[in-house]
Amino acid sequence: MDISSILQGGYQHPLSRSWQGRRQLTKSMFMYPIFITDDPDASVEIPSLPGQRRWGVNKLEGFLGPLVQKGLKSVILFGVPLTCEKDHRGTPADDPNGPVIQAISTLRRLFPSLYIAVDVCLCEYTSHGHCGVLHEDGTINTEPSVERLAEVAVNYAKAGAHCVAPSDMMDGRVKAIKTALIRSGLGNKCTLMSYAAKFASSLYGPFRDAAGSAPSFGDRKCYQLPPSARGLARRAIQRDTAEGADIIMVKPALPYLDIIADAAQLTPDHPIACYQVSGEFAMIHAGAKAGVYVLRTMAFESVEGMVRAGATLILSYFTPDFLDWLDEA
Ligand SMILES: NCc1[nH]cc(CCC(=O)O)c1CC(=O)O
Ligand SMILES: [Zn+2]
Ligand SMILES: [Zn+2]
Repeated sequence: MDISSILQGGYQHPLSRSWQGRRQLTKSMFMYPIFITDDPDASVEIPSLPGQRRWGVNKLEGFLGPLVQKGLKSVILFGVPLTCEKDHRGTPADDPNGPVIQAISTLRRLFPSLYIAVDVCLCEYTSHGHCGVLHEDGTINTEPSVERLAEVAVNYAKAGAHCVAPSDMMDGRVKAIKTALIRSGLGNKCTLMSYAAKFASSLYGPFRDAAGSAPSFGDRKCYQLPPSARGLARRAIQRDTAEGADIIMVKPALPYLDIIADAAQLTPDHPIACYQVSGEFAMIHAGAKAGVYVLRTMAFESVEGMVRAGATLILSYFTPDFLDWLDEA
């Protein structure tokens, strides 16, 4: 089966069907990022992300049950391995006993209606903390990187992920992942959401704290986009669509509303996601604390801007708040 033949991966689930065309703010537009660690009983505060924690698999029921009751429709999982042995190829990423694979099957069992997306990247699992496999000189080795990422994505899909979301920014990984999903018979069962336009941003700091994924040397500027590079972002959006992405994402969100609008114009027939990243969330909290604005009002203004620019799906740490706020609104 050819990449251009596959449409069903993008609407295999009632929720992914709802993302195929809708504009006003609803609960189903929010996807909640969650950090899963390998101590099954963990519930540990993340100081730089107000209200967010690292969770162990045994705590997921108590943590998410009340949110699902309030209308939580989807989550995106990030693994935070603290005790395992990291290596050059990120072996723990798809360890069947590791936190992510365990969380996928636990959540599928506990919450049959919850849509489970999983971040696909190697930085949380490599000894060097970069998002791909490296050459001896520390530069990215693209071929083995995309091979490994595709293998990890297929293992998440096999474990029951409704959606895999590569955030690594290696060239060619969307095509490699889509092809591998098709070969495994999962092409029409799993959505591929590409972090297509992901910029090298200062706004990832709290996340790197939370996930322990800061690179041990250098930075990510050779694979994440330069903040001023609108042209590269447009090319990446078009490339990833051609390579088989079902959903296009822009990240961060607020400083890149023009890119969201570009995505909506370039690929009007795809759902457009944006990620209100850890630094955006922390910044809105800090501003509210300093008396610059009221938290809730600013949070609404930020996501309304994203929807106005063309986003149909928002990844946000404010998701639990919006489940309350949208009831009150
Ligand atoms: N591939 C790693 C990854 N996946 C999601 C985020 C950021 C999310 C956030 O800041 O909330 C990052 C950070 C990075 O690229 O260093
Ligand atoms: Zn990464
Ligand atoms: Zn990632």
